Amino acid sequence: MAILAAVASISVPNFLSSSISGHRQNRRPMGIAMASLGGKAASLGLEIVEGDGGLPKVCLSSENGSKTEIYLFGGCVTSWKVPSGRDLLFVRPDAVFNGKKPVSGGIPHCFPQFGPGPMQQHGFARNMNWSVANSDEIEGSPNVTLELKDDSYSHSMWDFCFQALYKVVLHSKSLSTYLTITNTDKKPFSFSSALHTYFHASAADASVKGLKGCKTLNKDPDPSNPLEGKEEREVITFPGFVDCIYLGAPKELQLNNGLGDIINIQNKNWSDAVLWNPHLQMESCYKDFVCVENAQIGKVQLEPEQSWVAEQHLSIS
Ligand SMILES: O=P(O)(O)OC[C@H]1O[C@@H](O)[C@H](O)[C@@H](O)[C@@H]1O
Repeated sequence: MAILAAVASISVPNFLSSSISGHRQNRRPMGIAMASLGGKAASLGLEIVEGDGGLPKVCLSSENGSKTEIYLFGGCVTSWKVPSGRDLLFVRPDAVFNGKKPVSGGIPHCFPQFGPGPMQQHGFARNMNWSVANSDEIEGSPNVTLELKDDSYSHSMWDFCFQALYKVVLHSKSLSTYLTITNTDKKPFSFSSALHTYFHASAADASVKGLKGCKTLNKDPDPSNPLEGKEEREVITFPGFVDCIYLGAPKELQLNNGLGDIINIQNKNWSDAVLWNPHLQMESCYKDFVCVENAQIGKVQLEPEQSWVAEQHLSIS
């Protein structure tokens, strides 16, 4: 009840009230519950507040000063601030927060299709409302688990029952995500997916290491007819339009964002990677970000009750 009372004060949309009431027991009471206790606000690890466009967002804060924000709409992480206060993620200036269009920036989900394909580009998970399934805090590192389930909207594009759980864990110098897709249907299904991470960068000075030797599907110059090739470079830069899939990517990449940060991008079970910078197609902002995406381009097939789990760990030293 304390949770609902605190949340109600920010005029939460109906869907959030129901998602909060479904919030399971925390190991340690955090965030909203503590907010209702008044003076303890400084020790909050998790809050749910009204974000842009009135959309609810989960804010996690670690004891060391790192912070992250996750919109329930799209289950989209839009901010990851390290203790210095710098935000290592980027939200495009043309991003809209209207609960209809996907948020353009941060870490949008591509599911159940990376695309292109029969449904809308990057699938529907990034423009559906996720709910809060659980939250916890372990040794000063808060986490939240969001959940997405099929509904009539998803069935109109992809006629399967599924559950997606997305756990986001904030440490002082790292941000980890765990995505679990479960087939809750009576028939098998297959999907592709990605975490379409937008990193704040000086694109002209940014570079990525770790992809040498990978097989590539290069969408430059023709996105509808990707060219097969092999990456020969140790250090990949962004001198112009870049849109390339790397098949069989390694478990660790390094992004130099050109702004003074080296970001390690580790993963488990994301088989592929994608680099993207739209260059002059997005004249107002292409200089300020690069996308380095952990992806699953080849389709994963799940039988009923089977799950697939993939992890992404972003860290600075
Ligand atoms: O949907 P968004 O955020 O504008 O991103 C689109 C881009 O996403 C990238 O992942 C694809 O490789 C590009 O081909 C595509 O243009």
